[in-house]
Amino acid sequence: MQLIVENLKCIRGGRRIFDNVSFKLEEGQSLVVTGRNGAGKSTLLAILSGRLKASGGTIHLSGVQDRTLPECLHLIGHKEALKAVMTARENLDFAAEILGNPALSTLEALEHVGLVHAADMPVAYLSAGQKRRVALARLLVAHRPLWLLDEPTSALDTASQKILFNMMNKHVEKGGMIMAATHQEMPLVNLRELRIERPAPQEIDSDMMAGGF
Ligand SMILES: Nc1ncnc2c1ncn2[C@@H]1O[C@H](COP(=O)(O)OP(=O)(O)OP(=O)(O)O)[C@@H](O)[C@H]1O
Repeated sequence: MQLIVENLKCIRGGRRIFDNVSFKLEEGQSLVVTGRNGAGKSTLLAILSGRLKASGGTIHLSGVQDRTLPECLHLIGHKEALKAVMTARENLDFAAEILGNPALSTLEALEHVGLVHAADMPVAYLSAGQKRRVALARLLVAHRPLWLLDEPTSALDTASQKILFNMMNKHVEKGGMIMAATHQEMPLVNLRELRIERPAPQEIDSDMMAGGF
């Protein structure tokens, strides 16, 4: 599998967020997406996941037969996308069912993130870091080659961060691909950086003028 992104552009709410974002990602590689607050890191991941539309540029995926990009990826965003009234186990069972391509069982995945003891607790009763760990366990219940992770370490303590970095490195070593938007250093193998810069102010101004502001 290979992902080639060229000259990707995004306009949101009439404002140009980024322009000319290009990169290539291959099996066994990880890319850390950096940039200032508001630069568009989450927006880029949302576009790749199919949740937002790009305003220009191309996204080309090869080596996946007839699968689409959204079918090849996991997105763990800022919001955990967990149902608060359901238990950790029920949330993961539900994810496993809709994602297909089964990997670890729900309990094995929870064991990986150190949460077996909380398997049958409603997610509403878990701490922020525990909720994040349940969300990250989703990565393990279904095989998907590309992991898109938005601030994956947020709310995690040092021990949980270590578990996450191990999971990420194992995925990459097995030929998986990772894009992680973060403000933090990440000890990952085969890591490259994609820095997103906001367009210069005069470019933003001319875009806004063109949009009728
Ligand atoms: N729903 C929305 N409608 C319009 N503009 C939005 C929306 N959500 C975000 N934006 C704008 O898109 C820009 C990029 O936001 P994004 O969340 O992608 O940045 P980021 O680089 O991930 O920031 P951070 O480091 O703070 O997480 C911001 O200027 C933000 O105001």
